Parts: sequence; structure tokens; C-alpha cells
Amino acid sequence: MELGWLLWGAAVLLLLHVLMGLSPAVNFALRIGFYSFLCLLASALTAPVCLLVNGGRTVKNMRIIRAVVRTFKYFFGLRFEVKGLENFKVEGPAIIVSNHQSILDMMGLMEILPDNCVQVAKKELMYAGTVGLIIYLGGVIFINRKSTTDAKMVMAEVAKSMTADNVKVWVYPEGTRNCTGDLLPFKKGAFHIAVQAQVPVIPVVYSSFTSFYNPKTKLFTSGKIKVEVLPPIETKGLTSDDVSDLTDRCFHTMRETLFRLSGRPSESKKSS
Ligand SMILES: CCCCCCCCCCCCCCC(=O)SCCNC(=O)CCNC(=O)[C@H](O)C(C)(C)COP(=O)(O)OP(=O)(O)OC[C@H]1O[C@@H](n2cnc3c(N)ncnc32)[C@H](O)[C@@H]1OP(=O)(O)O
Ligand SMILES: CCCCCCCC/C=C\CCCCCCCC(=O)OC[C@@H](O)COP(=O)(O)O
Repeated sequence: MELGWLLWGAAVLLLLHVLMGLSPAVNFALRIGFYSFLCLLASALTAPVCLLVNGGRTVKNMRIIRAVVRTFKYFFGLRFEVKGLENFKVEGPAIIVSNHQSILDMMGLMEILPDNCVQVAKKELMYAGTVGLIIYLGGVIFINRKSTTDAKMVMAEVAKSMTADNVKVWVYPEGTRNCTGDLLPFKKGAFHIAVQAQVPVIPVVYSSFTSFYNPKTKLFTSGKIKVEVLPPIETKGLTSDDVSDLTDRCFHTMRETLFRLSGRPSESKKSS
């Protein structure tokens, strides 16, 4: 109940701010604060529902989490324009890879998240209060980014279990947030899993947030995000020797798509 009042308080503050035209830095802090608060509050309210409906840690909880997070965009005036959802309709498991710009990505993730799909996350998120609890309940796979050996072991397990459990796995191959309008070089974990499990890689690209969100300039307004789910890339018959090529191929396809969706001339066009 008290949390409910806090939420309304934050919403009123946000409205007041918009009306009074506070500085961009205050606007940014208020909006990010409100987003974090919303995530923590929604997680606290959703966790008992997940426990009651599904009894514990299971990917089935992602459907409940998805329904809740899909409402967040209305608070921030964000719109998603999605293309290519039919590319998720592959038989059986797959690795989904996408670009990662901000903590706001959770809204874009849930906007298109297919059923039976878990994400790979840094283990530190487990300790993010109620958000940690809800992502644990949703079956998120936690990795220790500081230890490649540990992370590789967890990922090898994922490669074995995803086929048996028929789940899709969502990985952010940049390995960290990057809001520059470009991609960071890809880490190879996702592509190793795909080859080990012999499952397709489905690339997903979100247009650059920089026109409405930029932590450096403290910009955070409403905006439109274009999303494209690209055709699956098959890995049948590939071996660990092909992982670097597969990673490069995926990187270049996604970079071209990112530039196109963001209205930025691609490198090849610039040089011609
Ligand atoms: C109600 C409200 C709720 C709101 C909330 C709802 C939330 C939903 C949950 C969403 C959570 C999202 C969280 C997002 C994140 O946390 S992103 C950060 C974590 N993810 C990643 O880091 C994934 C990407 N990283 C990788 O895949 C890395 O490769 C990693 C496995 C971590 C290893 O790291 P690193 O050593 O830095 O990477 P390299 O790629 O350079 O690899 C080094 C060498 O190891 C080889 N390698 C890598 N992986 C494997 C493997 N699985 N098997 C075998 N070999 C592997 C790799 O080839 C390199 O060797 P070579 O150079 O090729 O010789
Ligand atoms: C009792 C402890 C209380 C802790 C409170 C923590 C407050 C945080 C609460 C809400 C923030 C909303 C988080 C939504 C989930 C975001 C997932 C995400 O985007 O993680 C970033 C990760 O991919 C990469 O991390 P880095 O860019 O390498 O860094």
C-alpha cells in the first residue's frame, strides 16, 4: 500500500517536473530514478504472483514478467515498431543475440520476448534487490564475467540443457551496455553455445536510442524504437573452428541493420 503511494508520488513529481521545465540533468535523474523504482516495485509485486502461479524458478514466469514490463513503455512515452517476428518461429531451441544500449532495454526485450526464452545475465544482477529475485524466478542464467572459465562452464551446461528443455536463450554479445549508436566487438560465448547445441542464431536489432536517450548529455525524452528480428543463421554442421566466422558474420549483419534502422549511413556507403 505504502509502495503504491510512493509510485503515485513519483508519478506526480515527474508530471510536475515536465510542467515546470526543470533542467535536463534533473529530468534525466528523475526519469531514471522512476524507472528503477518501477522495476523494483513491479518485481516486488510480481514475485509472489510467480510463486503462486508457477511455484518457483521456471521460464514460465517470464510470461508474467513480460506482461508486467510491457506496460512500462506508457510511463515513458516509448513506442516500438517491430518487424520480422515470424523469424522467431523456428522449430525448437535457438540462440537470440541483440544489441544492448541501456537498462531501458528490458522494455524492448519484453516487447518481443518469445515464449520459453531465458536470458544470460551478469551475476551481480542477482543482488539487485527485488529485481534480482524476479529475474532469478524467471530462470535467468547468471554468469561470472570476471572468470572466463566459470562463464564457459555455465554456457556449456546451457548448450546441453537448452535442447532437452526446448528453450531459447537470449544473449547480449557485446557483454555490456553501449549507448554510442554503434556496436562493441562481440564476445564469442553466444556463438559457442549455438555451435555446441547445433541450434540457429537469431539476430535482433534495436535502433539507436541516442535521439531520445543519452546518459552523457542527460537526455531522456519520449521516442520511437525500431526493432527488427532477422532471419535465423543455421549452425548445423559447424564446429568450434567456425565460431569466429559466425561471430563476424552476425556482427556485420547486425551493424548494417543498426545503421539502417537508426538512419545512419553505413560504413560501406560512406566510403563509396
Ligand atoms: C517486473 C520487472 C522486472 C524487470 C527486469 C526484467 C529483466 C529480465 C532479465 C534480463 C537480464 C539481462 C541482463 C543483461 C546482462 O547482464 S549483459 C552481461 C552479461 N552477458 C554477457 O556477458 C554475455 C556475453 N559474453 C560472452 O558471451 C563472453 O564470451 C563470456 C562467455 C562471458 C566470456 O567472456 P570473455 O572472456 O570476456 O569473452 P571472449 O568472447 O573474448 O572469450 C574468451 C575466449 O574464450 C572462448 N569462449 C568463450 N565462450 C566460450 C564457450 N562457451 N565455450 C568455449 N569457448 C568459449 C572464446 O572463443 C575466446 O577464445 P578465442 O579468443 O576464440 O581463442
Ligand atoms: C538490497 C539491494 C538493492 C539494490 C538496488 C538495485 C537498484 C537497481 C534497480 C533497478 C534497475 C533496473 C534494472 C533492470 C534490469 C537491467 C538489466 C541490465 O541492463 O543490466 C546491465 C547489464 O546487462 C550490463 O551491465 P554493465 O553495462 O556491464 O554494467
